[in-house]
Amino acid sequence: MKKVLTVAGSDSGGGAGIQADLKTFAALRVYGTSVITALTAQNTLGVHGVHPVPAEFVARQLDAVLSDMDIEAAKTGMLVNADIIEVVARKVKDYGLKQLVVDPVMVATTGGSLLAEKAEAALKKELLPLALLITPNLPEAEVLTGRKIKTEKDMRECARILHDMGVSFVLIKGGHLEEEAEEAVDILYDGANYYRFTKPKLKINATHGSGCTLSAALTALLAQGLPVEEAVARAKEFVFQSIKGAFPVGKGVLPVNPLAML
Ligand SMILES: Nc1ncnc2c1ncn2[C@@H]1O[C@H](COP(=O)(O)OP(=O)(O)OP(=O)(O)O)[C@@H](O)[C@H]1O
Ligand SMILES: Cc1ncc(COP(=O)(O)O)c(N)n1
Repeated sequence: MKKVLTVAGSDSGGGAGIQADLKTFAALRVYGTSVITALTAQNTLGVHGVHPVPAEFVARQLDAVLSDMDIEAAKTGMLVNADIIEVVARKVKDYGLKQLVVDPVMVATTGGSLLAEKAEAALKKELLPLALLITPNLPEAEVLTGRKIKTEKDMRECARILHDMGVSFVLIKGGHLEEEAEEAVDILYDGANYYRFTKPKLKINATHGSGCTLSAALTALLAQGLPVEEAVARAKEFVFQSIKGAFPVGKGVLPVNPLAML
């Protein structure tokens, strides 16, 4: 069984972060390890508190996993602050992790900041050049590029700008493109070609954890040797089924259900 790693925050409500990632890894039959960057006191209604892990203890967790196990692919989610970003970037280089998926998590679906504003520069400078694949949603792509995104043409333009920052593959998620849209469109750019991935937009308020689940699925599928374009198609289908298979949990935004297909 392939071994993978998530570097992310804990969601006490079980819908996003580490919890979504480990469910996704198990559903896709890879062995999941986890380096926790922060505890969040969170539920389906919002983020009620963030307790960051000291950067040196993030380093210790990374050493524990990476010095012992042969990790085929890793993802990052909530990284909290610039100190943690720097530690993660250093360890990715030290251990020669090649298949790194960066989900540049900034704000929770329910609101609530998950990354210090000052850390955006560190994310761009330290981590993006090490990423095989980056998976921003539209607000994250806007922050990283300084552009507004209103159309698919804007998505393609931002993907090109992010590729120029040193990322091999850029996947811009269009879940937030138009409230009333019939399709959820994502755009992948590899420096030469654009690929368009589309699924019907499900009319249910069940997107808590959808971004985490997508990047975790991509990590699992890359670890299993799929080429990036095929991994994106499979991961998008996985998220679609996870949204479709959501069930009531709490009083707010429904969490996706990565176990829906089991
Ligand atoms: N209503 C929907 N129906 C089908 N697919 C969707 C829907 N909303 C989002 N998606 C898909 O889910 C994935 C995550 O997209 P989204 O743009 O919501 O990312 P995100 O904002 O990072 O997610 P999160 O809600 O976890 O923050 C993408 O592949 C997107 O196309
Ligand atoms: C610990 C953690 N990591 C990531 C997210 C983003 O997920 P979402 O945008 O679906 O709330 C989150 N809410 N909590």
